[in-house]
This record gives sequence, structure tokens and C-alpha cells, in this order.
Amino acid sequence: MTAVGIDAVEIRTGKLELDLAETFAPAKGESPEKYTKGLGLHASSFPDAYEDIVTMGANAAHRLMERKGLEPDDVGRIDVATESAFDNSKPVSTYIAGCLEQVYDGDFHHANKGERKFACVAGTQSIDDAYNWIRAGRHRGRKAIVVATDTALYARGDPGEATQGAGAVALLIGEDPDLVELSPEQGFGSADETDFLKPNQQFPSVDGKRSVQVYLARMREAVEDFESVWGEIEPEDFQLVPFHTPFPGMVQKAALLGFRHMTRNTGIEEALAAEIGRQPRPEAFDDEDAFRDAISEYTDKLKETETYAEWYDDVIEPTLTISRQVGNWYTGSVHVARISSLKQALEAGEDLTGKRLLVGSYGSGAQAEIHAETVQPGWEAEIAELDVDEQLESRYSISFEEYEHIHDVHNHDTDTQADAEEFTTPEEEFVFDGWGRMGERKYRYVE
Ligand SMILES: CC(=O)CC(=O)SCCNC(=O)CCNC(=O)[C@H](O)C(C)(C)COP(=O)(O)OP(=O)(O)OC[C@H]1O[C@@H](n2cnc3c(N)ncnc32)[C@H](O)[C@@H]1OP(=O)(O)O
Repeated sequence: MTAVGIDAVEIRTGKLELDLAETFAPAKGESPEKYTKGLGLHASSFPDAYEDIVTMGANAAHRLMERKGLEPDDVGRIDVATESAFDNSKPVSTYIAGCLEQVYDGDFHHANKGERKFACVAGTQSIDDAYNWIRAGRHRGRKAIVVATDTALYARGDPGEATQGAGAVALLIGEDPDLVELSPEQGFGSADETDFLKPNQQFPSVDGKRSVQVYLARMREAVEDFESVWGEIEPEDFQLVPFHTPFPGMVQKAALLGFRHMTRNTGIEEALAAEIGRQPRPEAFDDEDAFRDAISEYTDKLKETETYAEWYDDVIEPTLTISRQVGNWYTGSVHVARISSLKQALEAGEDLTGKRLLVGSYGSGAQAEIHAETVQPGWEAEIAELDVDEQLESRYSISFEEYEHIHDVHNHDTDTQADAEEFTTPEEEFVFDGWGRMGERKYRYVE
């Protein structure tokens, strides 16, 4: 069976940076450590006044096409995953295709375009759609572009304000991929939940504490479902484990539970037994509360072991580096985690070819998905092409007052974007260019 997977990726961050410890925490009267240690975040990315989900997505897709030498005819599908759409009918993918058509001779008239919605898991679902389209033999040798793009803003004063972010990831899906092959095996954990939603409103209604518990519960179900088709997973099976990362502290919680699950009935559990005992089993307890207390106590001890710390440093920490600097990109977040982990491996000189990633996606509402990826021989060349560091370093650092301004600029109710103050100067990129006669957003390419 021909391998199908991710051939290439590109990333586009919003051009503004809010320092959470130095700028946001003092303005909020909070300790900087809540951000840097508690949530694990140092900064958030925000779009400048001329940026939005379309420009970030189109700029990422443009660089992807240029780098891979693609013309519009080579692309049979453009799917956009977003939680930040500004139109209930016209998909963002048509806007992005329209932008790209400004800079290419050809067009995307024969490409299937769509928009996927299921909170943050929609990016992974769009990759699934592309995978299935190729596997079904309907692609006519063409590739799919998936764009995960979001401006993850919360209402001012909402606890989620600490975890905001904005950026896009563009992924090229095709046969014989250069980056990773996707496993046909998948696991799902899906339930009707009311943890985070946007009922016809821009900013989310969110029950933050509950959303953390729902994330963990659905992720656990997805792991169990994945194991039912893949077989039991053990820590040494996977070199890196990128998770959906609303903030790194969330991943710390998920990783600890994941490690506990993966080590049950393994030599690792046995080796740790002398130090912290064996994992409590429910059948050994008369009531559920006693079991919960015992497993919670075991988990606390597990977290403090050297075995866990080493696994975490090797397998999880590399996935969080970019997230710490950009915040939550919703649909793009798990794909940022994958990029971060491969970039760290490249910089450490690791040979990942043939090694496996276990990828955990999550969307509120709620659904988790787990699948495996096998790293392909072309991965080093692909990751070496990324300009993530340059983008992060060149962001304009905003003051708290400038943050208040830019939050208003991107608030759909304030209608101030068209003539808002800009902090950076666009160059060789798509920019927002005001509204048309039917309320559509317009874009142009700046040389
Ligand atoms: C949105 C998605 O993308 C989908 C999902 O993944 S849902 C799961 C994640 N949910 C979200 O991201 C929702 C949006 N975020 C939020 O609502 C909030 O940011 C939040 C609920 C996550 C946290 O809100 P909060 O109540 O203001 O923070 P709080 O719980 O007090 O502090 C956060 C952490 O920092 C720690 N902390 C606080 N002050 C600290 C300090 N001075 N030093 C060290 N740590 C500190 C806290 O102990 C806490 O850690 P634990 O969870 O391990 O206890």
C-alpha cells in the first residue's frame, strides 16, 4: 500500500507578541509564575491590524506551494479548519484560494474546497479527509492542502485570556510523503460535552476547569480505542508524543496519565515498584473513592520519579517549545506541537527516520483522536526549510495598552479593523484590504 501522509508543513505566526510574564501578568496584578510555571506559557502571538485567519493561512499556504514547486493544478483539495470563521456560509478556503490566485497564473477551479468545524480537532479531521480522498483514489495524482488557522481570542477578563494566540499551519498531504506517514489505525473518544463553545458569538463561553477534565477523559477513551486496533502501546514504541496544546500545563497533565497508562503491566512498572509500589488496580478496592485516592497518590509519586522525568524530557518537552512562545492556535495547535518536536530533534542531531510519533488531537465539545505517524527519510530537509525562529524573533512586542487596542481591532463587534493602527509593515504577503459591497472581506498581495 502506497504511503500517505504529510509531505510538508509551513507555519505562520501572527506578527505581534505579548509577553505574559513581563507585560500581561503585572497589568492583571498576577504572579508571572502563574504563566511561566503554572500554564507553561511565556508569550502569545497576535495578528497585526492587517492580518487575520485568511492572511495567515494564505501566507502559510503560499510559502508551502513555493517551497514544494507547486502550481494550482497540482492541488486537488483545499480544506480549512478554523474556530474563528467570520462567515456562516462562504468557507475560508475560498478566500485563501482567491488570495493564492492573485500570485499564480493558474487557478483552483477544479479543487474541492471546504471548511471543517469541530473545535481544535478539526485540523486533524481535515487531514483525515485528505487521507481518505487519496486512499479512495479520487485525487488524480494531486495533493491536498490543509490549513489550520485561528485567532484564538477570549473575552477580556475571561480566565482563557491567558492562553490566547494566533497563527496558521499549512500542511501538504500526499502519497510518498517526505515528512510522516499516517497510520490507518485511529482511536476516538467522543461525547456531547458543554465545556467550550461559541453559540453564534466570536468569543468562547468556556468552563475552563471542566474543559481540562473533559480533555483528559476524552483523550483516555481515544487511547483505549486506538489500542483496540493497534495493540497495547508502551513508552518505547514512540519517540515523540505531540498533543493538542492549549497551554503546556495541560499537556503535562495528559502526559502523566498517558505514561501511567502505558507503563501498566510493563517492566517499567515492575522496575518502579520498589520505589513507589505497583499501580493500584480497581478490583483491589471495595469502593471507588478509595481506589481514586490510591491511584491519585500513586500518580503523584510517579511524577517525581527519575524514570518519568527522563521520559517526559525526551518525548514531551520537545513538543512544547513553540507553544510556550505563541499560545493556543486552536486547530493548528497539535500541528505546531509536531513541528516543534521534529525541529528539536533536528537541532539535537537525532536520526528519526523510521521512528514513530503518537499524536493526540483534541477538540472541545468534545472529541479526542489518536493515531501514529512514521517519520520519513525526507524529514530533516523539510524541517530545515522552516523559518519559525525568524518569524518568532521578528514579532513586534506590544505593551498592555497596545494589546487592548489590538484585541478591540480583532473584535468583530467593534468594526475598527479597516483603519486601525498597524505596528509592523507588510512585505511580500497577503493583507486584509477592507470590506466589499456584500460585506465580504477583501485581500491583496503586498510586494
Ligand atoms: C480551548 C482548547 O484549545 C480546547 C482545550 O484544550 S480545553 C482544555 C484546556 N482549556 C482551556 O484552554 C480553556 C481556556 N483556559 C482557561 O479557561 C484558563 O486559562 C484555565 C482554566 C486553564 C486556567 O485558569 P485560571 O483559573 O486562571 O488558572 P489557575 O488554575 O488558577 O492557574 C493555572 C495553573 O497555574 C498554577 N499557578 C497559579 N499561580 C501560580 C504561581 N504563582 N506559580 C506556579 N504555578 C501557579 C495553578 O496551580 C494551576 O496549575 P494546576 O492546574 O496544575 O493546579
